[in-house]
Amino acid sequence: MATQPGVKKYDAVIIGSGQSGTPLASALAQSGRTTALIEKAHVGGCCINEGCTPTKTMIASGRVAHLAHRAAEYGVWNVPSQNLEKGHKVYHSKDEGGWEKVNQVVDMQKVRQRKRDIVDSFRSGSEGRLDKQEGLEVIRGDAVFKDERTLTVKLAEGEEEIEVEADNFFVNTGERPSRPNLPGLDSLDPSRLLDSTTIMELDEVPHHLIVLGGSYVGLEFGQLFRRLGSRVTVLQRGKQLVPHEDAEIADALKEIMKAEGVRVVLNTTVANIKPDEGTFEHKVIVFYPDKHGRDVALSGSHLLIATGRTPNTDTLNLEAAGVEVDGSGHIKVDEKLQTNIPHIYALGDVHGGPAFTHMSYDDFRILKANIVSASSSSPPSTTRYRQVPYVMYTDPQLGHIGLHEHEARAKYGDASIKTATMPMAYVARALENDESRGLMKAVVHGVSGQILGFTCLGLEGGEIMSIVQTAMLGKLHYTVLQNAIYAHPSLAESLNNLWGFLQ
Ligand SMILES: Cc1cc2nc3c(=O)[nH]c(=O)nc-3n(C[C@H](O)[C@H](O)[C@H](O)COP(=O)(O)OP(=O)(O)OC[C@H]3O[C@@H](n4cnc5c(N)ncnc54)[C@H](O)[C@@H]3O)c2cc1C
Ligand SMILES: NC(=O)c1ccc[n+]([C@@H]2O[C@H](COP(=O)([O-])OP(=O)(O)OC[C@H]3O[C@@H](n4cnc5c(N)ncnc54)[C@H](O)[C@@H]3O)[C@@H](O)[C@H]2O)c1
Repeated sequence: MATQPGVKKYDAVIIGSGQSGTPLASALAQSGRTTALIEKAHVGGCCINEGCTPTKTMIASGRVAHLAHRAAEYGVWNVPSQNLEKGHKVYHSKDEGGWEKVNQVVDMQKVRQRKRDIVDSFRSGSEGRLDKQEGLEVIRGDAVFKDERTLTVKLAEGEEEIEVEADNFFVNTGERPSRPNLPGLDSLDPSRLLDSTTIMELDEVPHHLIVLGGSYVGLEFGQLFRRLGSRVTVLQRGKQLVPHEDAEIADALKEIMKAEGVRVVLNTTVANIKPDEGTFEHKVIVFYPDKHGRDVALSGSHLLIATGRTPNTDTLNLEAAGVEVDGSGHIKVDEKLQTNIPHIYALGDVHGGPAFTHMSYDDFRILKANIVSASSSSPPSTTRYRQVPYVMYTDPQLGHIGLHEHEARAKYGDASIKTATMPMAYVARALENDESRGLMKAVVHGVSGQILGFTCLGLEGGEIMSIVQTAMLGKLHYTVLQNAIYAHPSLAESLNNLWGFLQ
């Protein structure tokens, strides 16, 4: 039923249907509070619609393309490549023995449709659950604070505006791709200037994708489109890819990218961007000085901006509510996610810090514990000491938990820190799969034996990281993993051997 004009009053209002706001809305409604969830675009927010779900779906297509390319190495496929440009063209046929002969297949429209179907199914599942929730109204519209107790919502359908009042507000409005202030960016043909959302709607494989930014978005998409057949150049501002990682991990990742044909240029400061009036394929020229200070003009067909994300706070009129933001526009919160206005909370990416779905979901856990299931006998739930695992879904994955080596050294001093690194080429299961690129690295407190941090750039690196994360949750001494019995030949059994390299 369409929302009617007028003033509406609720116990709780959630702005933004992100990874914490959506389950929180249901939990608040289930607790008997009259609740509204206001969403201006799609239910489920970034993760389902433009983030994790669509990217990982498309990355699965890239992995199949990659393995199909490598099929002959496993003695499985016959890939006649004459007259076909590697990575681009397609045909299927049956040979006389009934076996299918396959040349590399990339049908971008099919890749995109598969992505759209999965997003649709996740989104409609989420919408269906919300619709069934008693006591919860989903309002489709764009919310702006009028004062600290009132929102104005411009409804998505029609020209109507309504006012919404509530005892508590929960801001879960997330972030959007940021756009660096680079001369010439606005002069590009909009269809050639991509961000993490628009790149997933392409209906053809870019001829030459130039990627600005060498972290999560840049590398997940850079590798994906290389595997789908694009020429790819990643221009990274800093001295290494993934700036927050230890240098040997970043270096290994760079070598993996290069081995797949992704060109990586570090220490790049883009000076200027221009449309290329040349051939059909080349529509973008990026100018930057090389390491000798000479001007380089790089021509590509598309430019992907992957230089970070900006919080969706600038259109909320937070000043009217008196809510404070930091210098980057993120809402300031305390460890219970309360803003400086006590009845207004902020959840997920919008308050800054590690921007991951699971961290946003953990914000839901905190607020549910403190507001919905609050008990005077248990201490409040907070963001303090919580673990921050993450996985970058390059292939191989980069999974990480805890402190990086430089962080551990800064916190505990050099004398207390031991590290162990082991190449994935020492892992039997990875060798059996012929996917032994990368390495794992642990950081340990030398006196207590506690595991402080762990990174795995390797086959199923995210899953291996999660095993170590669980050990860290239980505060296990590293020798417990060293002496554990893991099934052979699993990737997990590499955790018997890693600690032998501690020094
Ligand atoms: C390409 C990409 C891939 C990613 N992959 C991963 C991954 O693999 N793993 C991972 O953990 N994280 C990943 N992330 C990050 C993850 O998507 C985000 O951290 C997560 O979605 C944050 O959720 P959130 O709860 O902060 O809000 P969001 O999911 O960002 O939702 C915010 C919602 O608020 C709505 N909104 C904004 N302003 C208003 C307003 N004024 N009125 C009404 N509604 C409003 C928006 O429309 C949106 O629906 C990825 C991100 C991107 C961009
Ligand atoms: N697998 C995942 O969990 C996943 C995947 C995608 C995105 N995300 C989330 O989305 C966020 C945004 O990702 P992102 O990769 O866009 O941002 P990011 O902030 O993680 O990285 C931006 C990169 O761009 C570089 N950069 C910035 N300005 C530049 C410039 N002018 N020229 C060249 N390089 C420049 C930075 O040095 C950095 O390496 C991530 O931080 C992450 O929280 C997560």
